[in-house]
Amino acid sequence: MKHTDGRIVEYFLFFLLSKSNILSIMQEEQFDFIIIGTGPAGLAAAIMAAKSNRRVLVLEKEGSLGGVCVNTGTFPSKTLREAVLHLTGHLKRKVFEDDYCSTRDAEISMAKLQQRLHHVRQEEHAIISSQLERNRIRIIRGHASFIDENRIRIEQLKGNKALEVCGERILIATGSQPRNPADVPFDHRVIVDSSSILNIESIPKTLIILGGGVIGSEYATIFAALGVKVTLLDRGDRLLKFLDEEISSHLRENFPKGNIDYIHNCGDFTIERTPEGASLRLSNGRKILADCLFFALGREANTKDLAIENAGIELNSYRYIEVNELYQTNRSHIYAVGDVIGWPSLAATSIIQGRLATMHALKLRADTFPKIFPFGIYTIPEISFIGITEEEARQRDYKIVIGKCMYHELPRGQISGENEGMLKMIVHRDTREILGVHVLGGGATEIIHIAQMALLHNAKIDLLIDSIFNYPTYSEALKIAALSASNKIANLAG
Ligand SMILES: Cc1cc2nc3c(=O)[nH]c(=O)nc-3n(C[C@H](O)[C@H](O)[C@H](O)COP(=O)(O)OP(=O)(O)OC[C@H]3O[C@@H](n4cnc5c(N)ncnc54)[C@H](O)[C@@H]3O)c2cc1C
Ligand SMILES: NC(=O)c1ccc[n+]([C@@H]2O[C@H](COP(=O)([O-])OP(=O)(O)OC[C@H]3O[C@@H](n4cnc5c(N)ncnc54)[C@H](O)[C@@H]3O)[C@@H](O)[C@H]2O)c1
Repeated sequence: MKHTDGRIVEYFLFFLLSKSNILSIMQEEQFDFIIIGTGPAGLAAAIMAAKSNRRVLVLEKEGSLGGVCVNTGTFPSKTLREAVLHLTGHLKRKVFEDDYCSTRDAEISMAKLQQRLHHVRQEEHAIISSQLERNRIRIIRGHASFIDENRIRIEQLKGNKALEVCGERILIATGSQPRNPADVPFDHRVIVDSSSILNIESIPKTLIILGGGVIGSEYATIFAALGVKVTLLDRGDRLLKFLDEEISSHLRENFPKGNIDYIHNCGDFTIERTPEGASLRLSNGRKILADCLFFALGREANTKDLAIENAGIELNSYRYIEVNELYQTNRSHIYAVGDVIGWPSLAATSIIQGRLATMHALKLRADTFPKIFPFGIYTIPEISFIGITEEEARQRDYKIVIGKCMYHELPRGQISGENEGMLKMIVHRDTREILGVHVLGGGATEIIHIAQMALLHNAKIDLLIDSIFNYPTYSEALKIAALSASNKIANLAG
């Protein structure tokens, strides 16, 4: 009797299992292109793919669309910067001395700044949703992981049942997150990273920032403009070491309100949470105390929870996805773009990578990443550059002259009260070709695009000298620097 009962149960289980298998196979949907992630890389890819009338599916694990760019990185940090400049009148102090600031500083609170962040994020979320809708792009909210090299499992949000989907081509655009080493006592209130800094309850009086990379430097200047005493530490020997050296030291000399104590070659450190805030002990015995500590030492790729091994995709030693110049992984139908593949890890470059990978995947075009592109660093003052630095040119033994324009000599700089800026142009002495342009100051991240067009077309300084620029503008700094380079070439010729 027992034996017969067991067989009945077995048959029943078999029936159930095979039925659920049939169901899941029937439910598994087929797509031409599946995109994982809705950061700038994933969104650019999705729109591109939808325009070519393919069956596109986008997967996103977070409740909010837009990735780090919209939610915790680019948008919030740049919104915070603009709000702080607006509320403190930091740049206007050169026009009205300190009057403007002293009356306004008292009104600023973290809550007020967070309100602005919330508003800008919400507006961007609405724009993204409407773009996806207009382009009839299907989106499923849930955590994606690979079952094999074509099938993806989606753990849906809000307890909805898991789904399986199948893609002929797949794009991984899962981005990155702040590195949180286990020996740092993060509580995300006092000891924070680039995401949790946005949620702190009040503006600290003192702030330690560990890491003089782009994130550390941008936030150091934003908080310094707010009147916070910032200690910025880096293990390197100079701030933002990829910058032209003169621009980097010009930034240091113009730190807002002299509120940043920059410590280079900081060596090893230990971090502790104290009853009053945070403490940082350096290996030379120095102890620094502050209300808040911001750990800004790099990011890591979001590759951990993708079950990437099921698709057989290779990672490099830093756990970023390895791709070729067409953004194909070692599985040629699976592409990866944006922060998940590492340098340069910018919203700007992620967008174009998303488009390029999609065009190749959908057999539209096979273009590669542009040879030159600008960097924009939103410190106060802002910085931007394209092409080679003076140091690089000298290392390569190029015959160069340096053309310069100081903002205090520039009509627009004088009128705007923004006179700490400079533009520096690296020019080949014999060919008069522009090899690099480096700008610190008002409009830097905008005017660099004129230089970009010039470099893309191997232009000589004469293009800038002979063109008429609006007057007074920051862009005119390009023309003045070109004239200064031309004068130096003439002097050398004798
Ligand atoms: C503080 C800060 C400031 C910055 N400022 C600038 C700037 O001024 N200019 C600039 O060009 N760049 C800036 N960046 C860099 C820029 O934000 C990133 O390079 C860009 O967001 C990367 O885009 P992405 O699409 O690769 O990834 P992300 O924007 O990180 O988006 C990835 C998306 O994938 C989703 N995802 C991850 N895993 C899964 C999964 N398993 N299933 C489903 N979905 C998943 C995530 O939820 C996320 O929505 C800044 C970054 C930071 C942190
Ligand atoms: N404006 C922009 O385009 C912008 C703004 C913010 C972030 N981003 C992107 O985000 C990425 C991450 O930025 P990030 O600032 O976190 O990283 P990063 O790699 O740029 O900087 C990390 C810094 O920490 C320092 N460092 C590393 N280990 C250290 C240690 N043990 N002790 C002391 N210092 C140490 C490094 O010397 C470096 O200067 C950047 O690569 C950038 O692409 C871009």
